[in-house]
Amino acid sequence: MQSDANLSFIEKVFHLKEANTTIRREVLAGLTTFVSMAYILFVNPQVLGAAGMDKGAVFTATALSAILGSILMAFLANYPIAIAPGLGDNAFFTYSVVLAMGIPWQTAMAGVFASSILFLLISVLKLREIVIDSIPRDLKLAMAAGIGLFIAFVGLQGGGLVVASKSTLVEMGSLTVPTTWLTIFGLIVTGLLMAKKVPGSIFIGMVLTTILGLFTKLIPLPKQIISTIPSMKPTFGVGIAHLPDLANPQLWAVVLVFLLVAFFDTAGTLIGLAEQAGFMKDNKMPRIGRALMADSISMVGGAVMGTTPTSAYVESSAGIAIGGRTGLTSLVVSIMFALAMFFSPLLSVVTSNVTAPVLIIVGILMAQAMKEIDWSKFEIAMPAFLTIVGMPLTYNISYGFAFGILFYPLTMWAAGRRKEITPIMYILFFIFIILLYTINILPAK
Ligand SMILES: Nc1nc2[nH]cnc2c(=O)[nH]1
Repeated sequence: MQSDANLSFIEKVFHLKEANTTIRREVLAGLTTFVSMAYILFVNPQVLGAAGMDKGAVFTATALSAILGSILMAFLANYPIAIAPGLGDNAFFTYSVVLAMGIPWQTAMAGVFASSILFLLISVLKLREIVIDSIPRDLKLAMAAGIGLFIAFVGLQGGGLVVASKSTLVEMGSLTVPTTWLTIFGLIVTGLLMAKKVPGSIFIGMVLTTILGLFTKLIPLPKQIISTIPSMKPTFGVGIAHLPDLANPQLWAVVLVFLLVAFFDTAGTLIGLAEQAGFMKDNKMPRIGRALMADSISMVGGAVMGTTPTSAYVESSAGIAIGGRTGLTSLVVSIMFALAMFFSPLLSVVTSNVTAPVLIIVGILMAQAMKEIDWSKFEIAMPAFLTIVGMPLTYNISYGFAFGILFYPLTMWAAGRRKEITPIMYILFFIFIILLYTINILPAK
């Protein structure tokens, strides 16, 4: 009786029959997506820790924002798409905003909070279609691919494979450094698992690399495995408390870039996953507003708790590939994140050599967007190329955006395709000139 009632409740909420799926398949898909993305629990504290944030607090904020986002995605939009803090955003936060621009993490978090409110407004006010359609598809693809290269570059450095050089800026790291071999091991193992399409490859690769590190004593043993959930006190509400810092115009540029990354990453990923799952109708994604709302609400929650913007995760494609079609998949992901919150002591064993292969491989997944860019037209190829290489080579996602947005109207104009340039692209052209001034010229004065 009881289980029948549960069944009809699940059917009523998630419409499994209509989606031609079963509870068993959805649970399996949820577990697959979870193991594909569970690394973020350890990678996010590692990256944001480099910006000076408390790793334990970031761990909890990461889990809670993933739980919130994935539950909202399940119940608001009924999609098998999981949400968690994105690697693109956290890398931009730490390496570009905090370390390169010298902005304290507390102030940068105020920027994340402000952009999350703007994202929420765009989603609620139905401006989203106008915004999504305003940026040309080739540039959106280039943005995703550039973020992929940027993340991979961060991973190559963190893992010791690429180091600084006085004469050539970068060079290959020394193979005599023992910890670099952990990165190489992780990269080979994870790469082989990915190529064999093993579900949860990234997670398994991370576990095997950590075990090798523990055996070889390159990674110290953890004191315990399970513990109570770390407090969020060091990060909770800090972004809100620092909102007055936003008076600094340099931060407006940061807010805009967070907004662009968060919005276009999620919108692009949602559409890509919807195409994979066969959800698209007349080239549009049904309920995209609800899906964006799920992400923007969890982004607001994450910014309050102490983590960088959440994003619809590309790794959801693993669960979709094995048949996940409804929000039940996302609900399973959030339940798994809730259980994982008790494993925070493992934070100490997941070192930068363990996370480096993850960054490189997620970079590869994101760089796949490049294949759909129309390289045959120079007026497209130039802004797209500059967007892609601009991000890793300037070590800053916003410069990549700027190069693409500044060159696109110029080359399209010269190619006689000015009718295709949307008014918003002209507005962004001027905004990005101001942005370059505020993040590059102004600080140097
Ligand atoms: N779409 C997307 N998926 C991710 N998976 C891990 N990080 C990211 C990210 O930044 N964006």
